[in-house]
Amino acid sequence: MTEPEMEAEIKPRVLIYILQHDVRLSDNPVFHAASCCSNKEYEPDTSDTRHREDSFLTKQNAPFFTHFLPVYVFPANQIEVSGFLADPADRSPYPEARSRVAGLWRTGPHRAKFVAEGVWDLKQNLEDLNCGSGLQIRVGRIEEVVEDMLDWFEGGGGSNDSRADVAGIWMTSEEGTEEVNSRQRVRNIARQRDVDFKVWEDEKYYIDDRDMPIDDISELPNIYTTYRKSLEPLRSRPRPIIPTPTSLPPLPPNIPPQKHPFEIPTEFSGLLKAILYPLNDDTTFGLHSPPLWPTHVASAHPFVGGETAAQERLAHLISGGAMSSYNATRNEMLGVDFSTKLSAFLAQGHQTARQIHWAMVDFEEGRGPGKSIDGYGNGENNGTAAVRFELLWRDYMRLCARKFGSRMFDIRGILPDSQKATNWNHGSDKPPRDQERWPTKRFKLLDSSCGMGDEPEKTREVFARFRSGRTGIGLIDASNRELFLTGYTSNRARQNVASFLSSHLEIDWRVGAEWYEFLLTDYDMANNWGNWQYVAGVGNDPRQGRIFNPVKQALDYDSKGEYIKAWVPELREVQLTRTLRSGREELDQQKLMGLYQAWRMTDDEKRRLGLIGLDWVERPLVRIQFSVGRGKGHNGDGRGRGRGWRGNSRARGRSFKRLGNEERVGRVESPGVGVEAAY
Ligand SMILES: Cc1cc2nc3c(=O)[nH]c(=O)nc-3n(C[C@H](O)[C@H](O)[C@H](O)COP(=O)(O)OP(=O)(O)OC[C@H]3O[C@@H](n4cnc5c(N)ncnc54)[C@H](O)[C@@H]3O)c2cc1C
Repeated sequence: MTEPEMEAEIKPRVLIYILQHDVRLSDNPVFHAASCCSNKEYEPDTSDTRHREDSFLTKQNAPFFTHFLPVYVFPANQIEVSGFLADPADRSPYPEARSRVAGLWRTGPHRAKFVAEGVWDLKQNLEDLNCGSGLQIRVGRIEEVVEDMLDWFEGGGGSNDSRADVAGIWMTSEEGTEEVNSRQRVRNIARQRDVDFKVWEDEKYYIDDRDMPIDDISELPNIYTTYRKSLEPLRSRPRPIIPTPTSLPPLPPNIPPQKHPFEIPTEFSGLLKAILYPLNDDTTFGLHSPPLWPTHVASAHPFVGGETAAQERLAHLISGGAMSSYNATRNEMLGVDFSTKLSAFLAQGHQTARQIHWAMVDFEEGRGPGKSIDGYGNGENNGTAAVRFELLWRDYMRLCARKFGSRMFDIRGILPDSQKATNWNHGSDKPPRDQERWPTKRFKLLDSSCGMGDEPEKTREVFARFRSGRTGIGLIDASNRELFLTGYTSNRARQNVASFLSSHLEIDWRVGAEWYEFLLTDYDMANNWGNWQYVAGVGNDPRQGRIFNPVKQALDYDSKGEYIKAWVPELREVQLTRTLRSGREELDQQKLMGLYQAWRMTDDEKRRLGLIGLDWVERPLVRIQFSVGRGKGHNGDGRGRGRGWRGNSRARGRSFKRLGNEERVGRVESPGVGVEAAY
């Protein structure tokens, strides 16, 4: 028996694993390492080349431990934890978990529930291993939880029998500035206490950090396409997945309790109640007219959180054919299967991108489910290739967060003004000449004037109408109502909404990002802030200045108005077809335009539908001049052939170019597209 082993006969040696966005047992290097290091009979399996054995500590250099303590902490700065107070009369020692600019809750009800479900799912999966493992749930700040645990184990919580040595603390690396700071504080605590500390690579991404084509993050190209091209063919890139542990070292015999004044419920229903309690206090979230659930419409994201649900969803996508048809359906907006809906699982680390990749490989190579689906066994298809393309976007946004740090949250965007024109990566990705001197955009602020004659009070009013889904632009309102009610809205809709807030309304894009942070089930720091910057024209979009025209976009992607009618029920009775003398039915373009912007309806129609007097009908935030006719615009993406684009260039002295789905402002001084601001 070695010396530490003899000591452990007397005192347990505990390895603490702090979980954040890595809440899964499968394909998790940390659980895998804990399982291997403690298994005396363990021999690496080299026969299956899809399984990797190079990411965990060998027994030789792992700290010796007898007990393994996985801990999930609900971080008090990101999720409101006052619902966990043991005595509701007590006060939480933490400030409310609200956003910096707009003061919104940072985590709303959709994600709070999803996160709680995921944590509980992992707890059950660990307990089901029947080896004495489990998951401890805590609330507070991670570093405080760690420090309390170290104190408690050292002092045995007042009893000699409960004392234990902490053999090490393990965490997974994260990119968020808050997470980086918190990790640094834990590292310092570990150093002061002479406790082993290890940060594991976050392996939930498509391409492993160790296989990146750059040595230093400063070399990351500022343009996604450049990055992608350096990695093609994408299908050959992901590493094999890591085996799922079947056994883990047990939890320590005595575990430090949650620190006062909080208490952790022992049942899932209690956990859910605690996490939702403060959010349920005002379910209007400060809106005078919050969106209400329309009848006969279902959420596009009806999923519960957790690794179990994530694997079921993935299996469904493969066996039902949605993965293979993804490229054709990904721009749709209604229904559950038009896109994968895997983003929320990925964000919480319930699933890894390479698990998705390898499930697609099985299909492509004719293994496992999906036999009846076209393309089974025929290699990569358009759908699976497009999913890989998108998963790499996700990797890329995360790397941008690493490269740009806190600039992700800067109103001016990630690139300093001085670099906007020059910092682009070489070669064909250079921005076109006419954009080389792109000026800094100005945005209206909620709390002060931005110096362009704006009034903050008005801006706040406009922002409230935006959030309520009452702007008067059908596509934008449908999306914001859907988001409010379900926690999800499609990528197409998100692009339009972000462009609308930042370019049509010219409002500080960060409050939009905070609005999304509050509501999105799939919120992910890098993806959210990176995409908002990109669309707002302050990020790394090589074609800066793109502005989405939400009327044209509706025409292209909601041509029968089904999405708008689903989420804006006031417009359901708009009759879009008329019968010709020949008996043939034809889409009434005038009515369609009224659906896309209700102000364009005739007074008779408004009266018939009971819309007279509604702010978003009578006083839309903007009026977009757009008509359907026999125009001579380019046919950028094969859609919208023959539609004329008439920018109301006189409204603000602008001229427009058509660019497929988006319009770029011809001149840079005044962003906007054929828009009359009506506020
Ligand atoms: C303004 C704005 C905010 C966004 N905020 C988030 C966010 O907080 N969290 C988030 O995960 N995604 C975000 N996205 C990206 C994208 O909209 C979602 O990932 C996608 O809609 C999720 O649905 P899905 O899983 O069905 O995606 P699919 O279309 O099925 O795509 C497959 C996966 O690829 C990744 N992906 C797809 N599109 C993008 C993209 N544009 N950027 C990065 N990754 C992508 C996602 O992980 C997604 O799950 C945002 C996009 C915009 C325009």
